[in-house]
Amino acid sequence: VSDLDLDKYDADKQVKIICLGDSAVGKSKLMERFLMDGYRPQQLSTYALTLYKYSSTINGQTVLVDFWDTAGQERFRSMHPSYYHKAHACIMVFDVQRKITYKNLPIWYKELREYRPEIPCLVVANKIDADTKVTQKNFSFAKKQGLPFYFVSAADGTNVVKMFKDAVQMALSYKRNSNDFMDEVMRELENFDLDTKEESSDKDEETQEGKPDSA
Ligand SMILES: Nc1nc2c(ncn2[C@@H]2O[C@H](COP(=O)(O)OP(=O)(O)OP(=O)(O)O)[C@@H](O)[C@H]2O)c(=O)[nH]1
Ligand SMILES: [Mg+2]
Repeated sequence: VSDLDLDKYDADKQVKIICLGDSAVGKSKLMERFLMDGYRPQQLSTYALTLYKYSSTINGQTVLVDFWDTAGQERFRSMHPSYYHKAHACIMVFDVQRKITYKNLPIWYKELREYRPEIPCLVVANKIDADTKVTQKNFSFAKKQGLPFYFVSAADGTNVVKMFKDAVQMALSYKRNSNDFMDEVMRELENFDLDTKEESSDKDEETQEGKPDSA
């Protein structure tokens, strides 16, 4: 087993981060900007999901991140539960040029909280390169919900690295402090309990069956 494989099984240092939001807000372009430091303006809408593996060294420790670049199109709705499953942080993106994508944030946020009530969520206003005055506008959703907020541009790279690095940090600290791991242990114990009960009831049956013979 290679070192990298070993790291993979160190539960503390692997996190899943999902990128959500309406179609064409720039989720894929942001991922490409961060991971490849590139930007191609043409649009190819994400089909279902694109998974990116990213690793980084923080304080001498390797951190492995699964980035889930999800599909914003309505027709992939049924996939949403799998996006949320076991995610450690969420990057929620809207497009400053299309107000409807901002208005839809509460819908995304509500759904996120149904599946993941506690994970950190970053609210991201993308495409600020298209309108320099937009950063003076008041997008109060994040503030109201008490969520961190970023103005970014996938096209020129403004704030993209900072936002993703913060997301990784938040995911890691969530994982360290959350009760997810204990929840899993408790579930295992509950199952174990059931198994032993079944076994003992089996034994009861055996002894009952045995009684007529011995009588
Ligand atoms: N001006 C500008 N355009 C952007 C920026 N980011 C993305 N775009 C444009 O927005 C369009 C959609 O970007 P995508 O990254 O494909 O959008 P998406 O959110 O992944 O969409 P789905 O995969 O359908 O959910 C592309 O044509 C990009 O050129 C940006 O920072 N500035
Ligand atoms: Mg996409």
